[in-house]
Amino acid sequence: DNQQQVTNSAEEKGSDKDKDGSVNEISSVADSEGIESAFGTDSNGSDPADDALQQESHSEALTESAKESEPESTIEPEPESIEAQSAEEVEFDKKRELPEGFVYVDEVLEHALYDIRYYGEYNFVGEQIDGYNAPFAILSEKAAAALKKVEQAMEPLGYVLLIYDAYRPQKAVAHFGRWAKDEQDERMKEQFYPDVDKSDVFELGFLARRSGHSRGSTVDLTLADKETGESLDMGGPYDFFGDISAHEAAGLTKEQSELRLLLKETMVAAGFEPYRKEWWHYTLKNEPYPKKYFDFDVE
Ligand SMILES: C[C@@H](N)C(=O)N[C@H](C)C(=O)O
Ligand SMILES: [Zn+2]
Repeated sequence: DNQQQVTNSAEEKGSDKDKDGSVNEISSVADSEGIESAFGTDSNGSDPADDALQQESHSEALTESAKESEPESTIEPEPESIEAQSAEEVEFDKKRELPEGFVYVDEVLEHALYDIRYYGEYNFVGEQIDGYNAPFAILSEKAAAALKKVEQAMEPLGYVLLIYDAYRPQKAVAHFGRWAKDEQDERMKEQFYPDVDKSDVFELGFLARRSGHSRGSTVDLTLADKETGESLDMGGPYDFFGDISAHEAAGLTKEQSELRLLLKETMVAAGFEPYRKEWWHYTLKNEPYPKKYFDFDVE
């Protein structure tokens, strides 16, 4: 299984098959999307806050100018049927022996809730995403241990962590890439990207062609009320591709800003780095696999 990992080294270019014969997704994506020329060959290798941050610098101007002409966005409320579940409520057997250094998050965190959006259909694509065969959150042991500190810090406040995504197989990233190219498919536009053209989501930094999530130490999360399990109001829904998702977005209430800040400061204190454009996205600074992009399935 470990052989399914996709590395970012020279060997990546030499063969498009791993030792067990599984297709090396990143090579195929790189070939078709021109990743190498767009992002280099992971030149520094230590991009702690992932590749979206790299994209951010060159897409900054675009975002800023887009702001002025954008119509006011009407953000669709999330459907009430979306309910986070505790690990005990998830009726799924874990089949996989994870690659060394990875853990199921529910085996480390005690009280977290899970709403693994890419396993279900309520996400910006509108269908189950490749590689998500079960609604589990998987992380590197190091990232999970850091997240436990966040859980512990939130407990006295009456909050629990609600996890939307953690480790993301490279084949899922490739699925996002295919979706972005399919101009006809705008199933979820109203809910997730009403004000942007889906073909721009990579350039705008809302999606990364080589996502930190595939390195296993990036997590998308929010806070929920410990008693009710309801997610707290962060002033914008998860995976909304628009300006309101930036940490310091204009128009947030005092409470929303404070909650974003609480999550950010607690995550940073535990060793994570925030991503300016998405209040929910955090990467462990000292991540254990800064150059590896894995492709084993979530199951
Ligand atoms: C799609 C969103 N949840 C996300 O994780 N975006 C970042 C930029 C990524 O794709 O790594
Ligand atoms: Zn993310």
